[in-house]
Amino acid sequence: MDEGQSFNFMKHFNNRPTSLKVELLSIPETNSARNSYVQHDVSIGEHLGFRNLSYSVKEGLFKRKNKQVLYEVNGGFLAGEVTAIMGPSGAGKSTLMNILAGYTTHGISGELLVDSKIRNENLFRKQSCYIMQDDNLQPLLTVKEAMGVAACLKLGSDVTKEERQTRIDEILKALGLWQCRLIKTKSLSGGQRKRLAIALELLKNPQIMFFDEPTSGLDSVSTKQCILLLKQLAQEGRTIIITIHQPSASICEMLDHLYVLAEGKCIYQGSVKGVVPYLQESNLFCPAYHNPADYLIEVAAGEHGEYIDLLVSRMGNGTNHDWRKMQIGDESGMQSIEAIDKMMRNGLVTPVRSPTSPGFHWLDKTKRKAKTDICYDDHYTTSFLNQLYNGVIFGPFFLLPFTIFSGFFVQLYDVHPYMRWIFHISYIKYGFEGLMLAIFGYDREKMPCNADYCNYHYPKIFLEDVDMADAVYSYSVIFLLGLIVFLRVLAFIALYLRIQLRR
Ligand SMILES: Nc1ncnc2c1ncn2[C@@H]1O[C@H](COP(=O)(O)OP(=O)(O)OP(=O)(O)O)[C@@H](O)[C@H]1O
Repeated sequence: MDEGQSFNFMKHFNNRPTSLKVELLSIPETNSARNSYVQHDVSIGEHLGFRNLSYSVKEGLFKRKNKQVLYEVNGGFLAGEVTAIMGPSGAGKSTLMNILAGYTTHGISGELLVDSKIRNENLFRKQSCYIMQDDNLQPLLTVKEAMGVAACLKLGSDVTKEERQTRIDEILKALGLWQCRLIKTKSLSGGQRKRLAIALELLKNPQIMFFDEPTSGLDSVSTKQCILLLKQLAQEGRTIIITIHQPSASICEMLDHLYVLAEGKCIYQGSVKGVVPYLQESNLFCPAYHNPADYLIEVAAGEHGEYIDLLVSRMGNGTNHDWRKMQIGDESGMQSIEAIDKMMRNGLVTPVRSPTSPGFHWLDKTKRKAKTDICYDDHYTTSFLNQLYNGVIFGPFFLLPFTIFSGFFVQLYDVHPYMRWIFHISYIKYGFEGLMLAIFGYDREKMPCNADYCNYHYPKIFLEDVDMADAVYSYSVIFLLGLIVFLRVLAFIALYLRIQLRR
C-alpha cells in the first residue's frame, strides 16, 4: 500500500493470529469464503438481505413533498464475498448503504434480514461496522494511541489491559501498521490511514463491514492492495459491502459480487463475469477493450438509451440471483478443475507443488484445451497466445509462412534450397500430407471419370503431382503428435520460469 515502505502486509495478513479469525455466525456451507468455484444458492447462503426496500424523504418548503429514493429493491449479499454497490451519481448507493448499515432508520419500508431472518437492530449494530470515506482519525494521536483509545471504548471491561494490548499488537502486525505504530496519524499516507481505519474497527471483530468509497483518494497500487485486504477480510467469513465509483477493470475482476442501482432500482446483481452476457441478452453490446463496469454505469446513466425499465424487470428489481452463478473462470475451466480435483483425490495426478503450481496450471490448461487444440486457429488465438487481439497480430505471423510452405501453394523443389527447411517444420504441411495420403494414398482405386480424359483418374498421379508420392502417413502423425508434446513442454517451462522469476 505504501510506497517506499515494503511492508508486505498481505503476507502478514495471511498469517493472522487465530484470535482475529472470525467464527462464522451461522453461515451455511455454500458461502464462497472457502471455494470461489462453488455456485451459490442465495436462498440458503444469504447473510445480509433486504426485501422490497423503499425509502423516501420529505423535501421542499415545510417538507410537504415526498421524494422516493429507493423503489422496492431486493438483494442478498453473502458472507465470504466482497460486494460492490455501484451506480451513477444519485442512483441511491449511499442511501442503500446507510439503510443496510443501520444509519438511516426513518422513511424506510420493507424488510432487512440477516441469515434470512428479520434482523435485530441492536445485535446487528454489534456485529457490524461502517467505515466512512472520511476516516475521522485524531491527528495528534500516534497509531498505537489511537488503537488504545478505540480498544478502551470498543472492548468491554471484561477484557484485561494485557489482552487489549495483545489484540492491538496482533491487529497492527496483521495489517502492516506495526512499523508505523509510533507515527502520528496526521503523518500517515492515504493507504495507511485506510488500514488504520479498518484496524480500529477490527478491534471488535465485526462480521459485517460496510465501506463507503474505500478506494477514494488512493493511487492504483494502494487501491489494489486495499481491495485485496477487503478480500482477505471476506475470506475469513465476513460480509464486506462497499460502494465504489467506476472501478478499473483489474479492480472489478477482484470483486465477488456487483449490485448495480439506477434511479433507485436494481438493474443488475451478480458476478462480474456475468455483466457482459447479461447486457448482451438485452442487445447491449459492451465494446471490446471497454471496461464492463464502466459500460454498465453508462447504461445505468441512460447513455445507451432507455434500458433501465427492461433491466429492472429482468433482474426482478434484485430478486433474480441467476447471474451470481457465473463465477471466476468459465464453465469448461470449472469442469476441468473439478475433473483434475477428482483425479488428484483418486491419486491419478499429483500436483508438482500445490494447486497453484505451474505443474497444476499446465496440466489443467492441457486438459482444458486438449479437445480443441487439434484445430489450429483455436490453437493460435486462444491456447497459444490466449488473447484474441494478440492472436490477430501474431497469428498470421506464425501461420502464413507455414501455410505458404505447406506444399499446397508451392512445392519443395520449386523453392530456393535455403528456404526448404521451412517445409520440414511446417505443421500445416504434415497435416495436409496426412490428409492427402489418407484420401488418395494406400493404392486407392481409380476415381470415376465421365470425360474422355481425366488427368487424376489414378489417385497416384495426383499424389505425384503434389509431390507426395514418397510421403509417409505415419511420419505426419508422429510429427504432429511430437509438436503437441513439444508445445506443451514449452508452455510448462515458460510457466515455470515465469513463476520462478516472480518469487
Ligand atoms: N435526506 C435527503 N433529502 C433529500 N434528498 C435526498 C436525501 N437523501 C438522498 N436524497 C436524494 O436521493 C438521491 C440518491 O442519493 P444518494 O446519495 O444515495 O446517491 P448516490 O448514488 O450515493 O450518489 P453519489 O454517487 O453522487 O454519492 C439523490 O438524488 C439525493 O439527492
